Amino acid sequence: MVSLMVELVAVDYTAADAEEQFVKSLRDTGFGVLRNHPISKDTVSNIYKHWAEFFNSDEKDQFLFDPEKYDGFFPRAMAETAKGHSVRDIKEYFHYYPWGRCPESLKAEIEAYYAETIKFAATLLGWVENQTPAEVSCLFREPLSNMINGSTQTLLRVLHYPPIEEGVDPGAIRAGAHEDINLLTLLPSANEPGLQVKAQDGSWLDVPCDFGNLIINIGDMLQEASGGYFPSTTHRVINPEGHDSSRARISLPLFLHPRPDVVLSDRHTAGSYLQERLSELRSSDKK
Ligand SMILES: O=C(O)CCC(=O)C(=O)O
Ligand SMILES: [Fe+2]
Repeated sequence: MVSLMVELVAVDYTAADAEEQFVKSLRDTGFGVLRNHPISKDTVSNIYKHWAEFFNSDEKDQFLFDPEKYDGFFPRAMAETAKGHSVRDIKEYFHYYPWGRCPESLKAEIEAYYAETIKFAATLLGWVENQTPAEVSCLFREPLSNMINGSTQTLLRVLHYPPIEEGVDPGAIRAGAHEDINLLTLLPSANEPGLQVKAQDGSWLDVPCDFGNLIINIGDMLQEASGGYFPSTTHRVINPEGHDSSRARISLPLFLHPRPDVVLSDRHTAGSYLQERLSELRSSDKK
């Protein structure tokens, strides 16, 4: 069967036409993959290593998430259930915000990564803005890169997918099919494969996962702000099989969130949109 989705190809960040190619990929697939970008591979691999140690220690239990502010450690038994799914994802994770809780020994490294990646994200938002046709960009109530200025909501999530154990619920998956709520997500390739994106014909496509790639995907807020021009695309993380099922997976999505007062559309500010989506997620969690 012919896939309707253009294949996902990594764009060289240093190429002369990188901006155009990258935004075209976002527009066509909801995803863009960059290579030769300025986010340091060594930093990412150190973060993976140090946080794998944290997830494999008991220290994590001292950082149980704050139920109001949602920073801190989310154990497996409390991990989210993707919208429309009935079984929890097989994962545990830590929500890092500069104002939130964080183990002292990991703080400097993650804080520096957070600041550096947000700065880079502003460049990418500028690219998106430059490549948006005037009839769509007139919908943006302020420049896209401005929307994240001074935001305290941007979330860095450190995800740990443990090895798949015998007897795991057959309906359970590392990350059930979902869309991200935010503006854009910046995700360095994980240490293991598994990320897939849904094509328009319903088939699942592997996202190129060479270590060092930076994967960027559109979230619902950019879809909302662009009147649907930029599609927020469904993605998931599948379970490894056979030998690989004994391998844990670590990933590090940065979810860019505008300031809550940013107007996304006639219907929504970023604040009202986030509250609506979080309350949906939290009420499905109480099932
Ligand atoms: O682990 C990954 O590669 C993706 C995670 C993801 O999609 C999410 O947490 O929203
Ligand atoms: Fe996601």
